[in-house]
Amino acid sequence: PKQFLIGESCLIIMGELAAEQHAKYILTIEKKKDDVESVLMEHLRINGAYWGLTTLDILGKLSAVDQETVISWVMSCQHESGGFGGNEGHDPHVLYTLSAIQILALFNKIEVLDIEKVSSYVATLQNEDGSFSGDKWGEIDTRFSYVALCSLALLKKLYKINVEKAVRYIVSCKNLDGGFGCTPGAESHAGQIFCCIGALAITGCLHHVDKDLLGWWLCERQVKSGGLNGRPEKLPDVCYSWWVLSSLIMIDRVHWIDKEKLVKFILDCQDKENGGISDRPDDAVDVFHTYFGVAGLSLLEYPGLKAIDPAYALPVDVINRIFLN
Ligand SMILES: COc1ccc(S(=O)(=O)N2Cc3cc(C#N)ccc3N(Cc3cncn3C)C[C@H]2Cc2ccccc2)cc1
Ligand SMILES: [Zn+2]
Repeated sequence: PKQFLIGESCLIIMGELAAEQHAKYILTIEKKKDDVESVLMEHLRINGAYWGLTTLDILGKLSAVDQETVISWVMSCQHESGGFGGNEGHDPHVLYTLSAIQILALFNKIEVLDIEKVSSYVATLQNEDGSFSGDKWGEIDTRFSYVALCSLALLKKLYKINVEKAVRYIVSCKNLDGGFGCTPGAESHAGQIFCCIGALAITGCLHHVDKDLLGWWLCERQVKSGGLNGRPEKLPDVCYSWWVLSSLIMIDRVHWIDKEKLVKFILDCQDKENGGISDRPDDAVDVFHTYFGVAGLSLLEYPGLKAIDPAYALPVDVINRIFLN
């Protein structure tokens, strides 16, 4: 085992991050298109591309992919409405539109977009009460508020929507436990809490959050193995290393959890021979948990990983390039 200093304490880790194997795993699944899981994930292939490419960038390996091929495939998923589908020829949805914008941001190629057309597609999804629908079928969920606000912020087109009403709707979904649900009165869940906190962070409205009350609910997600779960009494899962941890960071309460034990939990979920990270130790790996595991380690400042922005879920250097020049 390797030793390295985290903060003041020296930590003996049970085997370190198998970065090379994880990069190889991501690059090979890009090639496999016809095996069963790839077909299952057909409808959200553009999400899978965002998860894989962001993992490669955090590992410092984004140059291993041919960006022209990726960019032309992403653009082939654009619908004439301006929104993006999960794959070529699929119906547009705000979830896939954000993934497209995030992928182009990774390659510093947002300018290939017709920004007016894409931002107008997203803006038309805002409802009278400030909430957002995911697509033309109208389902409302605070997930879509986050995805819409994140998309418009990255395109610098927030002025196209009513931000005050968007914030008011999100605050209307706050529960007595300090958490947030998918609609007003829905129970608190870590995934929805990430979306609501991320949206409030992007709009500069985190003053609406009771940070001690929510921080308490979030730090209670850590179980004795060091992993984080999504709700009380649930099993820990690596993807909550993102939903819970990024929320704790955004409300400045990350010191309320044991970071070293969480690092160890994530490292225990690796397949160190073939690459990839699973939801919990000894389960099957997948690109989703590989991304959220590596992104979680990045939030935990694991050595050798690029820093990721907790609100935008993109590397900090990508965010600086968009907002600071
Ligand atoms: C393996 O059964 C499944 C079940 C559902 C899905 S899904 O609806 O497409 N989706 C994305 C997802 C992708 C992969 C991968 N590769 C694996 C899982 C997973 N889940 C399921 C999951 C993760 N942790 C525990 N659970 C049960 C989340 C879900 C919803 C989601 C979509 C986009 C962004 C965030 C969350 C895919 C596979
Ligand atoms: Zn999971």
